[in-house]
Amino acid sequence: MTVFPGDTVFPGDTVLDGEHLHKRYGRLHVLDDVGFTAADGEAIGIVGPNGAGKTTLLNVLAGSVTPDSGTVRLDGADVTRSGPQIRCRRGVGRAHQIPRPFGGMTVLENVLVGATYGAGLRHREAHRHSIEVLRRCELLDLANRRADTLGLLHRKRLEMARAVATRPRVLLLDEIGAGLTDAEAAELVATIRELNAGGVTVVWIEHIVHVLLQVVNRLICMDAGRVIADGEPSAVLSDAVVVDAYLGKARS
Ligand SMILES: Nc1ncnc2c1ncn2[C@@H]1O[C@H](COP(=O)(O)OP(=O)(O)OP(=O)(O)O)[C@@H](O)[C@H]1O
Repeated sequence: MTVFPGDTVFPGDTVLDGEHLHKRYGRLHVLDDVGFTAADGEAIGIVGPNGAGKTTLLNVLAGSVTPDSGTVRLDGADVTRSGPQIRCRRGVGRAHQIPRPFGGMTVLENVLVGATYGAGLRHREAHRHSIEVLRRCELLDLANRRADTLGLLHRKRLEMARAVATRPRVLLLDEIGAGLTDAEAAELVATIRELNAGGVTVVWIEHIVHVLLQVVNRLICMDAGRVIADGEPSAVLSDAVVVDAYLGKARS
């Protein structure tokens, strides 16, 4: 199934899924038969110890890494071999763990790139949309600042704003809260909740579990390239296998 603008997508439909995903780097089996399903409107957290394969899974879902085998589907259509630009145009936005703004461009210009090349908007429409994204991501006051002069919170906000500007139906977030104070993380939480309430499916890797739990209604725990638990957050966090593999080593 391909979803076109104007099509009706019902909450609960599978929007992004992966099946039997494998990825090796040399002898390291980073994804070992991983399955993943995100339904429209869900907010899913991904946790797990360092090196569990979380970012690699996000890369495979975003299209920046091709799995050795397995299938990724967007709205039921096979996109396994489609690159990130194509997936972005079809509704998959992604914010990286280490923000990657165009440093020499202003905050507004950075967001305009997402609006133009990701969402496919032109001229005034791209500008109007970018201003709305900056407002939503609380960056409007900094619209004319060069991106390379921003502090960590604002760089993280800009990383997210650039993804939001592409008009994603699925937003993939990688440790967007890392390095922030609790108060700063709380501001990000408010923005992500608002996006999710507006219908954006959120998939969020985060080590700061208490922050993650303010947003997600489902939690996936990975360890050594496998999904070891997937379900309601409190059930996952009290799962003995998860406690053994992750929570003893969690950073917060
Ligand atoms: N391009 C690559 N080449 C070689 N090894 C890689 C590559 N990308 C990831 N790895 C390795 O794969 C393993 C999983 O990495 P990944 O970043 O997916 O884990 P993670 O669960 O996101 O970890 P963290 O919580 O530390 O970010 C790690 O051992 C990492 O060093």
